Amino acid sequence: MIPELSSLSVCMRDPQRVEEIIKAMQKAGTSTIQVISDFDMTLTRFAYNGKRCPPSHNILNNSRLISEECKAQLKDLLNTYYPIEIDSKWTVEEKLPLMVDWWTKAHTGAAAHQERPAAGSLPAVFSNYMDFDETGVLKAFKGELIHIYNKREGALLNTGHFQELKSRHNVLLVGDSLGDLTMADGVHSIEDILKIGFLNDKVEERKTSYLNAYDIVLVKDETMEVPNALLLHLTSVLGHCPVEK
Ligand SMILES: Nc1ccn([C@@H]2O[C@H](COP(=O)(O)O)[C@@H](O)[C@H]2O)c(=O)n1
Repeated sequence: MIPELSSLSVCMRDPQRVEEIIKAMQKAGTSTIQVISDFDMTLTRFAYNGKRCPPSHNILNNSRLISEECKAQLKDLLNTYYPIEIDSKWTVEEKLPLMVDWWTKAHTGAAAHQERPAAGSLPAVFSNYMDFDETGVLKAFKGELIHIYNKREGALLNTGHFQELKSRHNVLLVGDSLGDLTMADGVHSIEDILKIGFLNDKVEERKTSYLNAYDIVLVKDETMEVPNALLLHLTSVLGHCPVEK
């Protein structure tokens, strides 16, 4: 058994199906597995000791490189658009143009208001890329805009990367929004996929849709204990251990 799957934060619509996927992935072996993970509120925490942690864009809010005006603007944008992002009464189609507006305004604002040179960019593999001038000042964001609902396009733009991983046809996908479910769309002939979703906010309102979409839902679980335990289990050569719930 994987003890972490008995944790109170773990919810599964179909534990037996989860067990079957895990068995099949473990049998196929470590060399067939790839992990595809979102960054904000997935690899990073949504909250710590009850206090909301900033997503990457709002890290700028704690930076001395950005003007107070820009910080206020980023905060306003978050207060305006985040409630829409997590409102289950809106459809993805209705939210999508507003999410594009949010990301675009934040990127334009950050580039227009940077006061001093910055040392680097936000860490990510497929991400929004910043373009700095020769003195290190952010000029603009470049390349295709990646936002919460176009991860599929992001994945498909990076087919070269997935080509390199073409023998890894079993996927452990980790995300925190329903938009993250399309992150594996560029993977060649997926055999099995185990989807783990962090449900951080508006839990009661969104639980059913998360349970229908993700195999394992981690409710207000601010740790990587479950994904790490699963990965360890999937890549262990010690033989199969059944999942219990
Ligand atoms: N200007 C912005 C844009 C997005 N956010 C938040 O960041 C999160 C990023 O989510 P990913 O799934 O793409 O990692 C998103 O959920 C927004 O809440 C922001 O704060 N400011």
